[in-house]
Amino acid sequence: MAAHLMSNYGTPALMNGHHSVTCSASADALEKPEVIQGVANTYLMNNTTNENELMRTFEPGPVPECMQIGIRVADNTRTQQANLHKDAVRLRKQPTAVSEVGMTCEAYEQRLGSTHVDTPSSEPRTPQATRTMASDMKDHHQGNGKEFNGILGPNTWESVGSATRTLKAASRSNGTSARTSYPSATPIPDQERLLDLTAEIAHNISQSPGDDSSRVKAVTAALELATALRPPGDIIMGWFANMSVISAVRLFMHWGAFSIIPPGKGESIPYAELAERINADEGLLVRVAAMLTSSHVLLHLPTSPTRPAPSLTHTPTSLLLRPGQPMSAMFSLMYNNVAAVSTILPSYFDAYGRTEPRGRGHIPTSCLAGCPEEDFFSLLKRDENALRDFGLAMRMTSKRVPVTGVYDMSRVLRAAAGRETVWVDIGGGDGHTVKEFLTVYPGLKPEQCVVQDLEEVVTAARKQSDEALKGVKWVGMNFFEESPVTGALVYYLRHILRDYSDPVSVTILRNIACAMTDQDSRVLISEQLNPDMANIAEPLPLYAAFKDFSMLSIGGKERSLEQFAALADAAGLRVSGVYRHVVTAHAVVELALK
Ligand SMILES: C[S@@+](CC[C@H](N)C(=O)[O-])C[C@H]1O[C@@H](n2cnc3c(N)ncnc32)[C@H](O)[C@@H]1O
Repeated sequence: MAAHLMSNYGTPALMNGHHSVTCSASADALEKPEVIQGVANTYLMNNTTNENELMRTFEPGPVPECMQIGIRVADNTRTQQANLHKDAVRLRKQPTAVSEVGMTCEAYEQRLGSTHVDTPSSEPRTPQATRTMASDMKDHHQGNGKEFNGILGPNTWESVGSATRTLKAASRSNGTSARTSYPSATPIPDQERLLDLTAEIAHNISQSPGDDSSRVKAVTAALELATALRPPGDIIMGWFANMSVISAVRLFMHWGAFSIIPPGKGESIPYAELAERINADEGLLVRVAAMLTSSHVLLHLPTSPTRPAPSLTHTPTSLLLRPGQPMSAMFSLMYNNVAAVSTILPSYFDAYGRTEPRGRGHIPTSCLAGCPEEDFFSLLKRDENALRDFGLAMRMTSKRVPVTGVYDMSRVLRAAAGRETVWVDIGGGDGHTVKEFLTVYPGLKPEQCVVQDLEEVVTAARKQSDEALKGVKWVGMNFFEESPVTGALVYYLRHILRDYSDPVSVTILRNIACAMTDQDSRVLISEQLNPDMANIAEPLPLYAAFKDFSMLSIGGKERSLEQFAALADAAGLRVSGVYRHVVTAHAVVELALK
């Protein structure tokens, strides 16, 4: 099996885990479409990091033998290179299809009507044209944001196995069948809508240049306009362009080209010089760079009176792809876990059956790495650099998903007095979430808090000796085994269950349930809460769907309340409360002993 599925793409890794940005959960924190859409903001925030902190990019495996032969016989004459260069320059002058990477978080923000607090205004934003993911989901689970409202039941979902939800046949036709039609020819866009969108774009562009909200509105309308104007074939062609952009970015990262192009304003590098510095033929470099300039990742500068040779310069987008940038680390994670994994997904499901991964091992990522038995974190642990890169990428994503301000802590704080162990953060990493709880809620004492994680993670975290965490207990453990701390008031799981399949998640919850000694004790699952697919009329926004799909590679999934409730039930627990964030789709699902 391993040999069958193995492919050489380097150490896989996955995006996950975020924190920060708070906004009080109001009683009316709704699971509106906008709320789910807001989660998209989490991932593509353009944080930067210390430039000196070089990030290792994931190395591909050795060149397959057949390709090595190709390399030996290749005849890269200067003439060929010159022709390629000429072709590339000529092609660059022609209008090119704009890349259509479909991720505009900003559109979500706008729809949320939120003024985003975490993006520093100096941060560059990609100018890239993208496809809108905006769609209005109608989630019927608009509770009051606090109480679990008893929506579960045989009428709304079916249980398959311990915790799998399938759509009811009736629900499948809910909304989607009426909505979906497949045009056989170029659709004729609604003229009136197109003109409205055009006016909306013009209006928003005419607003003050510093007005982020208008900019986002203009982008949202422009995306809708572009989608409406494109014939279906063009949409598919756009995917091909995207694939090539991704390949070209990967090559430039691997060659170290993004860090060689000077980052200063007005600075550039001639193609010939860059080719020499990365030890590549200029003809090859020109072709790869053409993909990046066509998609506005880099900027091509032609020869001019002050510039003796055609050159390349950075854009705000390419600056984020330099080594050490969190977005660059995130690119590697996504490349390894979405792009690279996609090459084995068909054979993976042929080999294992067309079913969700069920275990910790035998997941697409571990099969790709040639170690099918391993789980994602054990693969990550093998490679210190990969582990560090994972942390770097997580730092970026952690800015937009709230830690505090979602769950109502008043009951915990009341019950905390006199209790030895109040807060156990399971898989708490370096303790950053405990730190935030301690800062925001002084009633919580460090001595009452425990951070649990894998032995090596705890050892590394202890070394950081963060003053704010003084007094906190650190416990190395394995959440697949009996919990080492019993009788705590709260067992906190932030971004843990999403990494695992239903049966594996049930094991984690069951181990916690065994450690809960009284009825006051609670499990808090702090994660994205998806709407129940059986009850929404529109598809998930593209970003939310993509997040869940990318978790498939490591055997994890994003879940709805119904799915969490099914997990809880299988573990001897029940949902006792749901606390939704007002801006994002993040929530805290509270569980108690049955
Ligand atoms: C996605 S991170 C979440 C970290 C943190 N809770 C947060 O929200 O930022 C998952 C965490 O689970 C830890 N972990 C993975 N497998 C574990 C295991 N078997 N036992 C304990 N911790 C584990 C990882 O080391 C990592 O810190």
